[in-house]
Amino acid sequence: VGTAGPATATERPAPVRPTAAAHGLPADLASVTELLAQRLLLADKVAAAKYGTDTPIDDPEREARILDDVRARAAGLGLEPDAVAAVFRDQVEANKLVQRGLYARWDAHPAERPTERPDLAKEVRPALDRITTQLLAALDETERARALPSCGPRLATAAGWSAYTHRLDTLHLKALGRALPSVCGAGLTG
Ligand SMILES: C=C(O[C@@H]1C=C(C(=O)O)C=C[C@H]1O)C(=O)O
Repeated sequence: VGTAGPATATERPAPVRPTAAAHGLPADLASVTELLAQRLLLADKVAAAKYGTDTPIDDPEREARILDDVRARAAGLGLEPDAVAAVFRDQVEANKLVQRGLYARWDAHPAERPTERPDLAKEVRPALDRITTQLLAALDETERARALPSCGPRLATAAGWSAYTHRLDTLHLKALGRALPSVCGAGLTG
C-alpha cells in the first residue's frame, strides 16, 4: 500500500469525503469510520499472518502496550485518556472478531485459505500503528461532533457509507458494528 506520507494521508479519504458531503453527511465522522474500516480490512492480513502458526489471535501484551500508548498520546492531545482507550479497546475486539471469523471460514473451506503469509511484525503491525496515529488525529478533530446528541445517528450513517465504499462483507460489517460503541462522546472529560 504505498509509503506513508502527507500525500497518502490526505488522498486516502478523498473518495469518501466529497461524495459523503454531496449526500449531506458529516464528513468529520466519515473520517473516523473510514479509518475503522481500514483497520478492520487489515485484520485479514493479521489473520493470514497468524493462521497455521503458533502465534495466537489474542496478544494481551501487545493490546496493553497499544492502550497505554494511546492513553498517553490522548492526554497529550487534551483528550480524555480512558475514553480514547475505550475506542481502541473496541477496535481490538472488532479486529479479533474478524480474525476468528476468518479462521472459521478457512477451517471450513481450505480452498479459501490465504496463499501468502504476510510478516506480522514488519508489515502488518506497522500498518496498524499508522492507523493508530491517524485515528487519534481524527478523534481529536471530531471531538465536538462526537459530543453532540446527533453523534449516534450520524456515526451510523457514516459507518454505512464506509461499509458501502469498502464493499464490506457480513463478517466485516458485524465487526464494524463492534467497533463503534465508544466513538460518540469519547474524548470528553467528566
Ligand atoms: C491485530 C492483532 O491481533 C490482536 C488484535 C490487536 C489489535 O487489534 O490491535 C492486538 C493484539 C492481538 O490481540 C495483532 O496481534 O497485532
